[in-house]
Formats: sequence, C-alpha cells, structure tokens
Amino acid sequence: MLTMDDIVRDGHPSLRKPADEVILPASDEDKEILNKMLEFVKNSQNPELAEKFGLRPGIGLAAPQINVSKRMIAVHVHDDKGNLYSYALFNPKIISHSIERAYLPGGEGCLSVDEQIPGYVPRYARITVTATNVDGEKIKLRLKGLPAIVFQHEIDHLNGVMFYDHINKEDPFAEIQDANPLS
Ligand SMILES: OCN(O)CCCc1ccccc1
Ligand code: NI
Repeated sequence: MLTMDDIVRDGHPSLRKPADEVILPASDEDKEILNKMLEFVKNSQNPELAEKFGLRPGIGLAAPQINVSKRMIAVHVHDDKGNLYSYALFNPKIISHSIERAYLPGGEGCLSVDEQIPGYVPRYARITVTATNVDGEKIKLRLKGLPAIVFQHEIDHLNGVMFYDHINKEDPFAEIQDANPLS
C-alpha cells in the first residue's frame, strides 16, 4: 500500500513537470498504480488506518505526487448533499467550465506541501470532465461544489500547477470576481 513516504514534496521536479498522456488501453502496471492511488485516498480517510500508517487525510491524489509523471488521478470525496464521488481516472480533461468561480473559504492544502499556505484559491464553479476510468470506460462528469474543486486541484497537478500558484500574492484573501465561497 502507498504511504506518506511515497509522496514527493514541494521542490521535487515531478510536481512542476507536465505529466504524459497514458497510452490506452492502460497497462496492468498503470492500472495497479491507479488502484493503489485510490486505495491510499480511501485509507487516508479511515481514522484507524490513517493513525496506524501515519497517513495525512486527503480527498484526492495525482500520479506526479508519487513521482509517476502520468496523467492519472484518484478522487474520493462527498459533496454537500452526501453524494460520494469516487474515481480512479486516466487522462482527465476539463472540456468546459462555468464563467462563475468558486473557492473554499478555508483555502486549500496539499499532501505534497507540508506547511499551511493561507489564501483563497479561485476555481471554476462548475466543470465538465472527460476521462477513461480504470476499467477502460470513457466517462463524462459534470461537477460542481467540492468535487469540482478537487478535480481542478488534481488536474492542476498533471500540469505542474500547485494550489498556491492561484493565490493572490498581494492580498491572499482579496475578493474574487464572480465567485462564491463554498459553504
Ligand atoms: O493533490 C491531492 N492533495 O494534495 C490532497 C488534498 C486535495 C485538496 C485539498 C483541498 C482542496 C482540494 C483538493
Ligand atoms: Ni495536491
């Protein structure tokens, strides 16, 4: 199983390198890696396992964070209605998005960033994502709320972008145009 020892930290070149498209159909190795990524995210949200293995809770993970420069992400998060969004995806792509933006009033964190970096991270409020799941099926997702935020955070990782790149350097908590804070 993956642990925090497998997660590279800010400053590691993999976090700033655009990741490569996964050749489909995916190899058994790539499927194994992606399944382990989703398992890590689920484990990190299990208090017993997180405690036992020293896992920092996370709602997503991108392959560059485990030093695999491939376009693979895992997400395991509930929206504000309690719907579960649990996905292990190859080559996710945002094909359209709202003009309206959204942000988490408490800011964001990252398993690859050990310190807190305060500030609003402006994201699109709604996105449409296409991808191929770990079973090889093409999927299209229309996302809003926290799931939309997480997917953007993970897809940023595939493009070498970190959450704090989006924070206003002059005033981290400056008002964001056309944006609503997620409750
Ligand atoms: O890349 C995954 N990761 O570092 C774990 C935290 C993910 C995350 C945290 C806050 C808002 C959106 C996404
Ligand atoms: Ni992250």
